[in-house]
Amino acid sequence: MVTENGNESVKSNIKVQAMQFAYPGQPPIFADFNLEIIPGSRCLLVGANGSGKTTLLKILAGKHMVGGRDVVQVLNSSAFHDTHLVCSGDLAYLGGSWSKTIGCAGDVPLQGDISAEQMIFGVEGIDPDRREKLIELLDIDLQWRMHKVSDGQRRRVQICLGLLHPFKVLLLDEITVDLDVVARMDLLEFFKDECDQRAATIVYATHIFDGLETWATHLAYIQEGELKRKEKLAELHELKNSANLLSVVESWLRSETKLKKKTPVTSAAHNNRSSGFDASPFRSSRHMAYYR
Ligand SMILES: Nc1ncnc2c1ncn2[C@@H]1O[C@H](COP(=O)(O)OP(=O)(O)OP(=O)(O)O)[C@@H](O)[C@H]1O
Repeated sequence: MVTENGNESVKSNIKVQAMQFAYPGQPPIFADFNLEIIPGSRCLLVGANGSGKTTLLKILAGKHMVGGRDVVQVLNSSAFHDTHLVCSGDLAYLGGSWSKTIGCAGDVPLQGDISAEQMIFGVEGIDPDRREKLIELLDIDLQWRMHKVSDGQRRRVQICLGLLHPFKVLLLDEITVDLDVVARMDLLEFFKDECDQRAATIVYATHIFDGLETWATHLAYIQEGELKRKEKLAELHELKNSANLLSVVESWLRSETKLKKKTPVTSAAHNNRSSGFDASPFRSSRHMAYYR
């Protein structure tokens, strides 16, 4: 069941049409995915682990090439092809660990004997007032050295860098996990002001719902790559009869789990699975005993 907000007169800041996407050698995560998000929205992206939230945010951030230019549009440009979106700072993505991908080593945490000041003041063309505001908001000590700070302190510098440019669309992939309560609440308030004052759009994937009932304007719920719900939070009827957003999302995810448990495994599928596992190098064997 998908409820669109149906506001035809307002142009979408994010528009995804008939999107298909699969990781190489994997079955498709998104088969025919559609989503529209209007300017000024603060849209929560919710779903179980592995439902496709991070993948969707990365696609919106232009990190994966998907279909033609019209399939994934951000600010009326192609998220992947129009690199000016990211270069100008109009489209910002904050997610995952602060890392860089190094060949076969994969994602290596970004560390080095470099100060917070060098990183933050190294970004050119920034409004000094905005920079000061962010440094104060995130309580950053400019003398912090990136190889000697806590996860939360490193995260604050990462967030600051990501917000220096006044974004038009901001994609957040659970970046507040390492922050203490005060930093998280202050940051959410800052985001709210950015949307209200500049009609910026935020999509925020999270499993932490504290304080979000009054913060978010919309909610999108994904189940296994399918958009199950997309509606205004104020119109979410379950929220009127529940203690909070957490219990609403909890009930959705619990019914997903029940559905999965009810789906019987056919004997053919079971046989296929066993034979696949038999061929696997990770099959338990006498030899594996040496590694226990
Ligand atoms: N680089 C990758 N290569 C292959 N498959 C991947 C890759 N990244 C994610 N997947 C698969 O894609 C699916 C969606 O993953 P994704 O990270 O988007 O989920 P998520 O909703 O963000 O989960 P979580 O709540 O745990 O962060 C999962 O089944 C995952 O195993």
